[in-house]
Amino acid sequence: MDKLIITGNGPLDGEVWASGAKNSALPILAATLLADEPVTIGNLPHLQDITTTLELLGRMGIEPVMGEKMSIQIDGSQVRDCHAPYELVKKMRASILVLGPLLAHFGTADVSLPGGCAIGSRPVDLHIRGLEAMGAEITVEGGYIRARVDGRLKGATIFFDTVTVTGTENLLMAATLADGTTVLENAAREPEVVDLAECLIAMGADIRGQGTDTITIEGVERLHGCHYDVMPDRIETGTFLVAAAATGGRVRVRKTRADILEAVLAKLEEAGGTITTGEDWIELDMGGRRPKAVNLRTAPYPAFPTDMQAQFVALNAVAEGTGTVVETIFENRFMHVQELNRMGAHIALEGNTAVVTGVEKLSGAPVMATDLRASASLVIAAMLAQGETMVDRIYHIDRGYECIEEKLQLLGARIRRVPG
Ligand SMILES: CC(=O)N[C@H]1[C@@H](OP(=O)(O)OP(=O)(O)OC[C@H]2O[C@@H](n3ccc(=O)[nH]c3=O)[C@H](O)[C@@H]2O)O[C@H](CO)[C@@H](O)[C@@H]1O
Ligand SMILES: C=C(OP(=O)(O)O)C(=O)O
Repeated sequence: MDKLIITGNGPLDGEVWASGAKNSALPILAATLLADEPVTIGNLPHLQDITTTLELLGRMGIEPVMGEKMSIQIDGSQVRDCHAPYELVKKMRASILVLGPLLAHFGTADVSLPGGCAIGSRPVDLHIRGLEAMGAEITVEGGYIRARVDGRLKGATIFFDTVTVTGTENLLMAATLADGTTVLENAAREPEVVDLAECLIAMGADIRGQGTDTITIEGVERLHGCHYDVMPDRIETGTFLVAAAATGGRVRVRKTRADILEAVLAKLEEAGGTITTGEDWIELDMGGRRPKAVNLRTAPYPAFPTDMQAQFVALNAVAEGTGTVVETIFENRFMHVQELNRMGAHIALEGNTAVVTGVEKLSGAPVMATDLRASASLVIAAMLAQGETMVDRIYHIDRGYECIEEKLQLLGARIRRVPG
């Protein structure tokens, strides 16, 4: 198992670029299953989750064709087996995203039920209930969701009890090939849902209201091929900016978008960062200052994203003052806290709230990554710490951060990967 060895090296300084968004690329790759012609997806990030998705599509009979500049052509008409096996779903929960497209296009899908994971129980009941409302017959047996529909799915009005990102995406994809109109109420407004909808529209889908909490889809006969470039990763962008703020540095992130990071940028300004933005870049300059602690509460977009919570806990850990961080999306997303405390942080956990009292310095220690963003918070903490930190189980970070050590080295971090 690879490890990262990091030695605190003062403020980060320099330029880096944002890769394509993992959480947009994954549903868009699943969406290619809806078309009966090849679809080319560009700006794909080089990540373990993308490799897992391509393996999953390969098991279904698809032979992806690699193109230039991280693009891949996928021909949904090659599907021979509508099956997502446990050994791949357990590696990547987002495999559930093939359920809606397979059912809508081929009338059948057997997808392993994802279990819980380190950050929470993460059920998929709303995905299943939505597809049932559209006429699917679904049973859960032997750990698999077995879904069938006679003919086409039927348009329906679906109200989500809870805002769910992949739930919205699964039903949005399924509805594109359904008979009639589907209305998704209390839908997720995340930019990645919008990116998926734009890709589906480029494939010939009829969708309105993406980016609002009511999405209306008129089913069409078929979807065709297209070329679509995945949007930049707002969470990767935010992670570099937090690393700059926490180390007192100055970092410009290129090939990104400021308009989808408003809640995060507001908190970084509150922490004392000077933010400037251009058409496709964001710069944070901390001017060597220590950050000020910030209070925050995670909630669905456009509020503060849960995927940035762990990184801000690391920032608060070395900030001036005390910051309160409330996690409202996942019931167990504070696994980084114990590891940060092992590095000398003062963080008290009370239910879904972390009270973080900033300290002047953290100290390097061996720590263990438990999930994707927890890993990012440990890497940030390690860059602030005195001495050496070894971060173990970094396969979590490789799920979501492309070339993490190369990109941080560009900013002056002392970080290296040790094969295990
Ligand atoms: C691949 C991807 O895009 N992952 C993102 C997606 O995960 P994901 O789509 O899995 O997260 P959801 O938005 O579905 O989860 C939100 C909440 O709804 C609950 N829920 C969800 C579905 C359901 O059927 N029943 C139910 O109770 C979940 O347990 C959780 O408490 O959105 C999360 C919230 O922004 C992000 O942290 C993840 O990075
Ligand atoms: C929780 C995340 O991803 P996933 O839903 O793929 O586990 C994340 O990207 O922070």
